Amino acid sequence: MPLDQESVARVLGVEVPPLAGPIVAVTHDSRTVVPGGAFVAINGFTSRGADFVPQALERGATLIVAEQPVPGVPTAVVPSDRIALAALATELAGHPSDDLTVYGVTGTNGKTTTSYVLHAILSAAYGEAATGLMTTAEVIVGSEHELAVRTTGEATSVQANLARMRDAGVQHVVLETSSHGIHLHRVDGTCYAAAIFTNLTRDHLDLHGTMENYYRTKRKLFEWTAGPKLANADDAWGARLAREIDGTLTFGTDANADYRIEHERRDGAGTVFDLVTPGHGSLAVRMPLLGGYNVHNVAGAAGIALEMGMTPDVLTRAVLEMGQVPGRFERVPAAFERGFEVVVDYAHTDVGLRAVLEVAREVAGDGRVLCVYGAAGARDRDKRPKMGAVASELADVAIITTDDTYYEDAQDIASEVLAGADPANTRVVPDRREAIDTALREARPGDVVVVAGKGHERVQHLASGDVPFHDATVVTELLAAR
Ligand SMILES: CC(=O)N[C@H]1[C@@H](OP(=O)(O)OP(=O)(O)OC[C@H]2O[C@@H](n3ccc(=O)[nH]c3=O)[C@H](O)[C@@H]2O)O[C@H](CO)[C@@H](O)[C@@H]1O[C@H](C)C(=O)N[C@@H](C)C(=O)N[C@H](CCC(=O)O)C(=O)O
Ligand SMILES: Nc1ncnc2c1ncn2[C@@H]1O[C@H](COP(=O)(O)OP(=O)(O)OP(=O)(O)O)[C@@H](O)[C@H]1O
Repeated sequence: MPLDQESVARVLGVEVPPLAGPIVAVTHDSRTVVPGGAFVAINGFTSRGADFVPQALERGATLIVAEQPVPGVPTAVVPSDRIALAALATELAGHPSDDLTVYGVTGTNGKTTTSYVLHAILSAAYGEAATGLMTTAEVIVGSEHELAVRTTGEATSVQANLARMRDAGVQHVVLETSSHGIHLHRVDGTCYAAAIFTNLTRDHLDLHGTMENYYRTKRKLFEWTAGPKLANADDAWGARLAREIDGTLTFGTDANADYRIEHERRDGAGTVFDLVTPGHGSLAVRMPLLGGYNVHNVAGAAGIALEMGMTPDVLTRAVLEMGQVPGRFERVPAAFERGFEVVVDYAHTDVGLRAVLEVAREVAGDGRVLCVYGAAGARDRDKRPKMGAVASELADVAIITTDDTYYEDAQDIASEVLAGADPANTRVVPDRREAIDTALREARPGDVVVVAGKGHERVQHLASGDVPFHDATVVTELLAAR
């Protein structure tokens, strides 16, 4: 809904220069300004949005919003550029979350998987057409799937997607909510009906500085959510969250958890466990996903679904019938006829890598685990040697390769990973396709090959530029070529 000067001033809470006409759109990126749109010049980590004001004006911006006046240009001066961006985006979209039931999922690991499980339960309860999902892997609106750009997009894309869902008749939305999303005000203006906290482990300290800050950022989601809230009791930060935020229930194996996981066991190609609930007795849950951590992901989603009024029958059926989560312990079918498993997984921290390799070990039984992995450039260097150590500890054959390097040198990153690894079972094969091929050639029946780090992603960000790369497709191509 276009905004006149008075509405813009009300939304921003500051004086607004005269406008040539109503504001029809808002963006933080000068390259996407449309005629009659507002440009919010953000003071970024690497560049200053103010430098792009000339381009924004050239493209037809009729309002400039910034934290400092832009010389020579009438500017709405706001206390926070990112808060202003979210406020305008929410108003222009017509506050879509007011008409939706939004489920927030946060935590360091397990957000995407938990979101997919919850989306499957919501689809079973209310129908596919009435459900939506925004995650790292995909945005789903009813039956339409598209690849996602970010875990939690900018406020403009969060609000636009919510509005698109509302307009398409969606009523229930799962919104994966990253700490970046919270810290950088990408989800301001979003009204959450329920929330899940999976866990908190070391990550993103380049943004948050300390674990305490990281935790407090995630806690905001629970502070905002009036409805049911569920935290992982087996995680010290989750237990603290439950103590600190009134009305928060817990899930986990902990004896005091409100939704208690019991008798977890492997069953054929999947996992079975009992979920002891406060209101529905003990439910036998059977799921196609493998791994103890996925039991937690399913328990969190199931608990919140029950709290939100869904029935045990619907949820147990939905979990039983759910498909693979893209890039999360995703089994590549092309490997089945060779007698070994190839698993593509998004694990890109030492904690994630440990989790996936422990499951791989269990699946391999007497077979071996071969792991192809690497660390991303331009972020959290401390985790590199830790990833090396984990891979050497849990894999029989570890192959360090290139992940997204961004501006860094691939060899330098590999050396830092190798510094924590055991050279006896580790080698470096910088080219990612060649590294995967090496593992596939060495795999024998009964083995499990884990290709970790990029999961669902379809692009490799290298210093020389972006190149298309999708691990599952590459595995399939390499196997077909043999
Ligand atoms: C570290 C981080 O989050 N960075 C975000 C930050 O970038 P920045 O401050 O460096 O932006 P900048 O490059 O300095 O540019 C400043 C401003 O100038 C604008 N600009 C720039 C160029 C131009 O030609 N015209 C123009 O207007 C930019 O749009 C921006 O608004 O602000 C930008 C605009 O809001 C974001 O796009 C950008 O996300 C980058 C792309 C990113 O990679 N973020 C990742 C780390 C992230 O958010 N990840 C989390 C998931 C984490 C997880 O759970 O694993 C996520 O939710 O996806
Ligand atoms: N509950 C969990 N606890 C620990 N590790 C997990 C858990 N769930 C998943 N993992 C591991 O972390 C990886 C990422 O899982 P998932 O994508 O579900 O988490 P995420 O929080 O969405 O991560 P990201 O924000 O980086 O996408 C998985 O591939 C697995 O290796």
